[in-house]
Amino acid sequence: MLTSDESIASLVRSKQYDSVMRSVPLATAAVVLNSLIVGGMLSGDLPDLWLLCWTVLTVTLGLWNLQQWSVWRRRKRPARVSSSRMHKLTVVGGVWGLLWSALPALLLAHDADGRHQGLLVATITVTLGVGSVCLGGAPRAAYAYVAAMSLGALTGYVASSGALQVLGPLQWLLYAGLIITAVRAVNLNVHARMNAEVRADHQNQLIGLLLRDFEEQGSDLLWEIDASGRLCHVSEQLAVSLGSKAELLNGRSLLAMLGELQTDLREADRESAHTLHQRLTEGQPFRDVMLPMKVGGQQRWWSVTAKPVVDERGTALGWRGVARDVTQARMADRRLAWLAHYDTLTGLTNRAHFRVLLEQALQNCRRLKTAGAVMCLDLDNFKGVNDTLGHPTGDALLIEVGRRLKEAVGKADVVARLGGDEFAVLLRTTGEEVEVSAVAQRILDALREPCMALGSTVPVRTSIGVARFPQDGTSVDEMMQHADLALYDAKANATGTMRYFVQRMGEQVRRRLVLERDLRDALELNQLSLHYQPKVDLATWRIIGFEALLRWQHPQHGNIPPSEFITVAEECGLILSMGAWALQHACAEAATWPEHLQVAVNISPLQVMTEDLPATVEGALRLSGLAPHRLELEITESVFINETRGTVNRLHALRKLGIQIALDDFGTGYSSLAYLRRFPFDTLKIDRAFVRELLISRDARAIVRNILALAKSLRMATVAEGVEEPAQVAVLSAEGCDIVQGYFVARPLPAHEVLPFVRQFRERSRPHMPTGFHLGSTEHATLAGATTLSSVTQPATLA
Ligand SMILES: Nc1nc2c(ncn2[C@@H]2O[C@@H]3COP(=O)(O)O[C@H]4[C@@H](O)[C@H](n5cnc6c(=O)[nH]c(N)nc65)O[C@@H]4COP(=O)(O)O[C@H]3[C@H]2O)c(=O)[nH]1
Repeated sequence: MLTSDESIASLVRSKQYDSVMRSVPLATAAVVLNSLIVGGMLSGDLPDLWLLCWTVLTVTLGLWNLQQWSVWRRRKRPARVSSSRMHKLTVVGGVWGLLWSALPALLLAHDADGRHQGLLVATITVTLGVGSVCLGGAPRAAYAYVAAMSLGALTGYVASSGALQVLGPLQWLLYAGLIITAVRAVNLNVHARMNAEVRADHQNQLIGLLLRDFEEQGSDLLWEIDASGRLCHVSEQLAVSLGSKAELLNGRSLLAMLGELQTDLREADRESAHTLHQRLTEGQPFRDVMLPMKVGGQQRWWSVTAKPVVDERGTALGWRGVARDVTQARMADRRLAWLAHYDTLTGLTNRAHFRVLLEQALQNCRRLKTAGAVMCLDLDNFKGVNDTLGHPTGDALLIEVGRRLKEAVGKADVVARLGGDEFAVLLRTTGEEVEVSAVAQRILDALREPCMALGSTVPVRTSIGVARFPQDGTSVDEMMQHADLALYDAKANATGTMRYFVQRMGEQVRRRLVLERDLRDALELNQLSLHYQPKVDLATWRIIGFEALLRWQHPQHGNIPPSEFITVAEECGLILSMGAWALQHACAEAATWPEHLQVAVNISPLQVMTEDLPATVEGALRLSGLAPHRLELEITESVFINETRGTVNRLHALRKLGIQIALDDFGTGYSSLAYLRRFPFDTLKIDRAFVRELLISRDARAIVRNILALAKSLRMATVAEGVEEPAQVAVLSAEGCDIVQGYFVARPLPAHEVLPFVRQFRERSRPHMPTGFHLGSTEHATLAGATTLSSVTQPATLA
């Protein structure tokens, strides 16, 4: 690569050398001819030998020059010419000058009669001019030539006589001076131009190398089209990037080629080719025009920048530009934009984008008087699924739910995942109750079937809260809040239902939110306690144990019933710590009771789903020292709704510890009989709803009878809950129930009243059981001689 001034000088010398060599054939021919003419004319006036030698020398030098010329022509021109070669040229110039200077030097002194003066002066003057012109490209050679010739001419003029002796040198000096000045001036010019050319060449090479290097190293590609839009100077890099070869691309129309690369693109993407066409037509420089194309079946994105190339008169010569493959950056941008709008797990609209869409829908509603609705829903059992089956299954469930939701709504509607297990639907085309309800029903139907998530069959339970616009709200926050309130309401009533927002919901939900907040502190602030309700054996009328029931004494709201706060605790996951607390306290309390008394503790389905339940129970027993057979765990049928192999295994593990397991609220749930077969419960608790109806409904009595028979055949003990009247005791006893529990015996007692109650109870005799009980035709119970305790206070006083 050319880098130094010396390199540039050598290129300049090369151009000088070339300019001299180009004139060699003509100049040699002229000189040889000249020397032959002069030789012929002077023959006889000069010694023959001298003349012969001069002519031979001149012709030989001419021939040698020709030979040098032919070598120069045949050889590939040397890019660089050394200064020694230029010296050689100077010497040759000097030798030519000396040869020609010999003529005047010798002849003018000997030409006494002046016969040849005219010819001689004309010849040497012309030869001076011609030689200088031929050597002019290499000024030093020209100077050497002029100097050598001047030596001979001046010597000759001085040795001559007459006017020539004075005027000859003057004339010669004038000519020589003129020639030197002209050669110098021309040469300075030429030299400057050559220098500029060489430097420009040098720079072009350098730029070329840099650009090639730039193309090879970086991601930028250089491209060029001519005035007719055809690609020229296509680099390998550019060709490879276009999936072709440079020789195939050179001369092809850029736009036609892009058209081919864009045929497989979407209409919107193809528009950019049109933009490029427009920019090229406008003739204005442009920057970063985005150009999609498909190369080798892969979507690529190029950012194209270019400016027109014009000549000095402003005529368009074409375009030159840079293209950069920005596919990666574009993909990353798209991904970022996607992430900003969609949920990565389900691919549904995310919360932020949902709010934007809702805002647009509300604006349309105001402008175009349209209507719509927002639905909020979440999965009741999602936390349990995550805790028991693991997060991957939870994720698979969310994906499946998202898919079903999309299927259930219309094309114009938006389904979003707001986070966790919260979903929302935006109906943009209707707010009509009939249509909204139909969509909600389709959603509930779609989610009714259990989902297959990573091999597990997971039942889905959801409720829907709906707020409609314009009537239920005008802002995004208001709409979302109202749909949420409706959802709370739906969940509080029954799972699998939908509720429309109505104004009263606000107050209820606010209370619920306050409860949730305060419940988090309740344990630490010692606001929770356990009350104990006795269970009595019907055969012996002895207390066999107590059921532990949670109580919450709220500082502002007073006594809050478990029916209200247990659901809240389950929803926010607090039930796990509260349940563990209840277990430890109940065990510790029961350990202070007489040995024959059991304690029953309610266990939430969420607790049963957690793997560490057996460890928690074992810990409570160990800490309290309570014998395992004195502990009974009451679980409800809902445990089996999300049943997994783990659930049943856990129950078996608990039984292995020696603990009793009771099935609570039997008869109120789903397919109760199936559950009984799945796990061998020790005790079956008949829900108080049946006991309440016992005296007034034949059906209830028939159900109770069947439950008791079933339990007997499965060798389970039976407990009837909510027994309030002696007549109920009589019937239950007659039907073969083992144990009763209810206000008839006692309301749940604070811990410190348990032992006094037990002592007092022992002293009491079995109550008088009414006889002759039968159901009247109106199904209202009549009980001959029965003491009906309709408003029982504790403890029940029996005659
Ligand atoms: N009308 C009427 N009611 C009677 C009668 N006898 C007892 N009861 C009430 O019936 C409920 C029996 O408890 P449950 O069915 O396990 O139902 C319980 C249980 O499901 C849940 N619960 C209470 N404590 C706990 C606990 O520590 N853990 C869990 N997970 N749940 C609990 O809260 C529910 C309600 O508890 P409580 O309000 O204490 O209500 C208790 C009790 O006070 C009666 O003769 N008539």
